[in-house]
Amino acid sequence: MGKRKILMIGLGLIGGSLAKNLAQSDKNYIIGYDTDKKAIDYAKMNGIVDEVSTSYSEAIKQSDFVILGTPISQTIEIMKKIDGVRIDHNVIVTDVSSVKEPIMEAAKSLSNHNITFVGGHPMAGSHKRGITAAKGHLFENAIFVLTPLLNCSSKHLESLQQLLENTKSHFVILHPDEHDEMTGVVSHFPHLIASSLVHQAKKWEHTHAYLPKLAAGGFRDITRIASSNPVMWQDIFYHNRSKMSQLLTDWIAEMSELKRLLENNDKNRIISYLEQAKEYRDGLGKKEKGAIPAFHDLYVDIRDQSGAIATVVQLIATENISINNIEILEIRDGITGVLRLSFPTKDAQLQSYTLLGKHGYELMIDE
Ligand SMILES: NC(=O)C1=CN([C@@H]2O[C@H](COP(=O)(O)OP(=O)(O)OC[C@H]3O[C@@H](n4cnc5c(N)ncnc54)[C@H](O)[C@@H]3O)[C@@H](O)[C@H]2O)C=CC1
Ligand SMILES: O=C(O)C(=O)Cc1ccc(O)cc1
Repeated sequence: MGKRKILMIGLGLIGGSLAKNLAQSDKNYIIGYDTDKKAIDYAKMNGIVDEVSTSYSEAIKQSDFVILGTPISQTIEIMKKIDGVRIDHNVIVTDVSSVKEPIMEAAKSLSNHNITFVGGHPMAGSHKRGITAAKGHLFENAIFVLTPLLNCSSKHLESLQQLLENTKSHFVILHPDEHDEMTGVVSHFPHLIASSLVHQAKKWEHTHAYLPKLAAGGFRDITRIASSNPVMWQDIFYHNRSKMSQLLTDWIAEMSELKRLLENNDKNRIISYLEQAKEYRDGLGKKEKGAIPAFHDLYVDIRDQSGAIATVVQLIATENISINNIEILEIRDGITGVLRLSFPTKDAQLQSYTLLGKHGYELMIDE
């Protein structure tokens, strides 16, 4: 059997990561296209693509799959353009856009019978952009949403899932409207709030020059996502604008109510508001099969001295325990910092707890 020919249009953070992942299999032959010559050169030089193309309309004619790794607005334009290409065999086309309704509306208007469009959204990323930040393992354990059209055959859906199998992500099939509502709540809207919190702090810095020095772990945690790619997020907000607008209306109403509770010192209701939030937040990640993958975290107190993190990681590595994620929560000169280690299983978490405990580390498991 010949290789699967995949045309990757848009070789940025997400397209580049997918291409890197697909390039790991010798069943795949990848053709890359990007309007940015630097991205193309990088992909070719690093063996992320087998071939580069200067015309996606030509390249699609010899492809079995097309993956659109472009920003949402460009993806819609490219979908319209490839619709007009004369193709003599079936091509499965998918995308990676963070908003699905406008993409699936464009998909419904496709008239080319040789194109099967299945919407896609790998739900992992980073605050960086571009192919230089791409990672082949980016989607491991992440949710990969697929939004097929109602008339999509199971055969085509399965071939796409087979193609993406090596990403080791978990496929979830959703209706585009439901997808946009949920990602609106847990991804897009929080992004807007994170940016607005940063703006609030920035304004206060005019009168309190020392303020950034006080920006502790909490502020950093809640505003981490405000460091992401602004052009991409504007595109996401625009394409999910009706849901964003509704979420803003609800948020403003809730903030007004909170303001009232504060001004009236309604102690019990404020405690109960905070308690309910804590309970829900603590429960996130505990469900084995949810939209948010479960992680088993271990917090390790470390001293701010060179090599402290390496020693912890080295100890765990010698026992062959795998770690999903490592995050430094707080570290300042001469003051104890905290390392958050996330493990894929409860066993790995407990094994590491025992191991590091024996070496005298102060540890905490947050249940
Ligand atoms: N960054 C993230 O964390 C995530 C992003 N996404 C989605 O992935 C898509 C891409 O985002 P990133 O990879 O982060 O952006 P990026 O900026 O890293 O990559 C976009 C790439 O598309 C190329 N491009 C732009 N217009 C093009 C055109 N007309 N033809 C060909 N190539 C073109 C750019 O040159 C760039 O290489 C977006 O739709 C975004 O919603 C999905 C999941 C996570
Ligand atoms: O955790 C987040 O929200 C991220 O920053 C990564 C991200 C960004 C955009 C997506 O569509 C999906 C994931």
